[in-house]
Amino acid sequence: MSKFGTLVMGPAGAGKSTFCTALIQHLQNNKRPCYYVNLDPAAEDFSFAPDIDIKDLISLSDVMEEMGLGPNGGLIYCFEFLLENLDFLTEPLDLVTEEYLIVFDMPGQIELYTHVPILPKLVQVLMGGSLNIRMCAAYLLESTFIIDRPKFFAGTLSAMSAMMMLEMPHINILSKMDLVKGQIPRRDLKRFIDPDAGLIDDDEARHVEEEKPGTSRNSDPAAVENVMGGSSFHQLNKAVANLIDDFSMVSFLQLDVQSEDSVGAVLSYIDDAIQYHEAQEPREPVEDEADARMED
Ligand SMILES: Nc1nc2c(ncn2[C@@H]2O[C@H](COP(=O)(O)OP(=O)(O)OP(=O)(O)O)[C@@H](O)[C@H]2O)c(=O)[nH]1
Ligand SMILES: [Mg+2]
Repeated sequence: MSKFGTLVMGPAGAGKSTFCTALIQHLQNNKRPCYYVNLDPAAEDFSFAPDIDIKDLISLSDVMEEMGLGPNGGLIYCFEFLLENLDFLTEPLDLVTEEYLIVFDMPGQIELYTHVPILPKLVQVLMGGSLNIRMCAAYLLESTFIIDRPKFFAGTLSAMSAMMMLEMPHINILSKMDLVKGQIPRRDLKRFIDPDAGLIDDDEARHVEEEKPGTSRNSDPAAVENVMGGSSFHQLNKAVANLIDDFSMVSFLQLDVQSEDSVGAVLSYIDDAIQYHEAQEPREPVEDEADARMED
């Protein structure tokens, strides 16, 4: 028997928990069972009560208080503790059947997705061994990042970092599309959906136009010697953007959580990546109440 799940990841405040709520609601509306796992040891309020909540094992506030750690060190401690107590996760998940989509809501600390090898270990446990969950990572990046192009490419790099570290089916999502729709022409938006390195050149041209004499970031010669600035930054940004563009490594789906269609479209990519529908047994139609009455 297979199991199916999605790991909802991304930077702090990207809209992960809101997406999980919208996804669960959408699954319920479509009569699909869902199993909700909260792995954020700092999360407090939930629209749907989690079936598994890491806070029942360990909470970030307790760790910070008792161990004297800060929020980031505390989070790493919580995940190390989870890895030492995997039964907490594996025992209930073992009972979940193949009709369910298991939704994992992750914390937003970026170090989890960049350089700490905790997530790959967790993913190995979930996808391998007896659990054998078919998983798709859903990496959210806030769409407002597109206003600041170097920041957008930096965010795209963080998505790539997660992709490379986890080596699992992966979709990238631009969340909170309601905040940018109407603010940016559709043609321009396309250049962010499939990131186009030319965005950096256009951005540089815009900066040059806006920069008034004497206000240049390079106008202080001492600063130029010590700090990387102006054209050096541009070259670096351009090289990174070209790398992403040339290898077509990242593209984004658009998400507007208020729209049922938008959530449904993202879900269809997740289903496709984990081959959810292929594994489902044909279901008998539920007996119509009216038919049942007629037979009486
Ligand atoms: N306008 C708009 N706001 C959103 C959307 N999704 C989330 N938000 C808001 O963004 C904030 C953060 O949303 P969360 O869902 O808590 O984000 P998160 O990624 O789970 O945050 P952390 O778990 O703290 O990393 C909240 O104030 C949400 O109301 C969206 O699609 N549109
Ligand atoms: Mg959250």
